[in-house]
Amino acid sequence: MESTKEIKKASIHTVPKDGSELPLMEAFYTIQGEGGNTGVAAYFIRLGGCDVGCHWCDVKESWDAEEHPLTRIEEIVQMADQYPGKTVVITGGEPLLYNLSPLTELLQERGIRTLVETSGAYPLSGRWDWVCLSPKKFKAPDASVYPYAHELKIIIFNKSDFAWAEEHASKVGEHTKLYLQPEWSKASQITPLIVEYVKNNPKWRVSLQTHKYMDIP
Ligand SMILES: C[S@@+](CC[C@H](N)C(=O)[O-])C[C@H]1O[C@@H](n2cnc3c(N)ncnc32)[C@H](O)[C@@H]1O
Ligand SMILES: Nc1nc2[nH]cc(C(=O)O)c2c(=O)[nH]1
Ligand code: SF4
Ligand SMILES: [Mg+2]
Repeated sequence: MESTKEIKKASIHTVPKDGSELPLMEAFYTIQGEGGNTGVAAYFIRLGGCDVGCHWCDVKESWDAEEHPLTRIEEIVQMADQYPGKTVVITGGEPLLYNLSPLTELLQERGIRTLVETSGAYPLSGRWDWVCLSPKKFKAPDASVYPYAHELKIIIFNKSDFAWAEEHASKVGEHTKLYLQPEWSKASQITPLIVEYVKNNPKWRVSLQTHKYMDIP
């Protein structure tokens, strides 16, 4: 990708508030591996910058926005539109650090579906076909985000996280799909606990990081 080779440093403080340029860590066409859209072909747009600080985060390289070049949204949309999937997943880092309205409007104008992966730590911007809210203990979601969640995806790291998951389930709408996903490094111990929990509490579904099992990005 030409743009990421530019030596143009971004910082959270210099990312334009109008959403015309965003710090882009990487973009790749793959299969959505997790949650309610598992199995769907999608172009992933990974934005740099996150201050939530999950100790088990699987993309810590994304955290420092300054390491990722500011990229014009027209360029991002043009790259996404080259693929037949016509679905993008905007992730990070924490995408809601930025004004995502212009990017998502441009994508939808081109007939591309917009999905977001977020901790909800900041209020929602953008036009979304699907919002995956994955709350974190390290920085709680902004209360305004819960009503927009099509999907609540809780990462289970230890047994106490089931009760914590129920607290968040009580805050989303009745149509929000509920998922429990094992933290990757503990998946072999935690997955059997999730299986038993879902059998006993069937409003929940199991979500696995299937891309990691398939060894794809
Ligand atoms: C890397 S995060 C980026 C988006 C946003 N910051 C968030 O946390 O939702 C993308 C998804 O991966 C999940 N995730 C991150 N690290 C994980 C891990 N070690 N095991 C399982 N899921 C993980 C997050 O909960 C989130 O649903
Ligand atoms: N295939 C694939 N599916 C994903 N779903 C959420 C991801 C993310 O890092 O946000 C992710 C990812 O990194 N790869
Ligand atoms: S909020 Fe998301 S990107 Fe940020 S540290 Fe947690 S899992 Fe990683
Ligand atoms: Mg990932």
